[in-house]
Amino acid sequence: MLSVRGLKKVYQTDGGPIEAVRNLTFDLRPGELACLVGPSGSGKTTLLKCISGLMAPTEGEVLLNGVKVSGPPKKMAVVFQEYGRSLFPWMRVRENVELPLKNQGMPKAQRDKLVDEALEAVGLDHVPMSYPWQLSGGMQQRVAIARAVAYQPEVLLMDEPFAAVDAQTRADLEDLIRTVWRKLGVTVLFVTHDIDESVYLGERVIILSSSPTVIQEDLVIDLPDERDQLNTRSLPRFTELRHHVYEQIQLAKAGHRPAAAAH
Ligand SMILES: Nc1ncnc2c1ncn2[C@@H]1O[C@H](COP(=O)(O)OP(=O)(O)OP(=O)(O)O)[C@@H](O)[C@H]1O
Repeated sequence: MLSVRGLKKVYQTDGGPIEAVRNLTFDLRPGELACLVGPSGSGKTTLLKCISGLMAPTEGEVLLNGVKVSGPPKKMAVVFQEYGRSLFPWMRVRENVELPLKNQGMPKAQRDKLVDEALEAVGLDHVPMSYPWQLSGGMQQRVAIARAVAYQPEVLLMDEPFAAVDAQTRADLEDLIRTVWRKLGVTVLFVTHDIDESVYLGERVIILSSSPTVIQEDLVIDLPDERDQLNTRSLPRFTELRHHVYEQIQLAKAGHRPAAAAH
């Protein structure tokens, strides 16, 4: 479905070139939910920008269903951390969710149906006529998720989407993502700096090294598919996995690189 091949990104700056990402190769299966973690500055945002076609890689390529990404692909949606800046304050909740569908030229009856379903899926069907600024932070992020869901993407990229919400809301939103993911069968790449969140959410966690970035480890999360904030997080296996990811990130921070990528 999504294939990242030999991706390298060098930024040209006044102070000289900065090699942010050295060599990243991985594939996401259709319908997979993968989390991406790594130390601060390890190139997570750079990678997402290349995948979403907002920025061209220096070397390598991103393929979506075998087709090279060279601009924002139609079948992809992105949810960013800063929900406050991603919603239009002068548009009502419903209009915000509807906008990308309108831009596609979709007929009104079909738009209405998708918007209703998306708002219901995120538990916001009671506030369609509110403005974003009348809602709490967590609710605003739900609007951004509803907008992505209504768009019916094949791939959903999320860049630390819950970093700015409180812990309780965050837990609710994590469960919402798993529910929506299972219901829609969408392929999700979820960037987070929260180790517990990556293990709780993912079927797989891709751990990045520090910059210039390579893959430190690609880890299968062998927890039961039915996840629950209390029970899953209390499993001994959950603790083992979070320990493992934590250790790998500490190693990455200390400059350790996987043997195959040491050059
Ligand atoms: N526009 C740019 N120009 C020059 N260097 C950049 C630019 N954007 C990012 N970098 C550098 O590339 C590297 C990776 O940055 P990036 O923002 O992708 O990392 P990140 O993993 O998303 O970081 P964080 O977790 O702190 O958000 C860093 O060394 C950063 O300084």
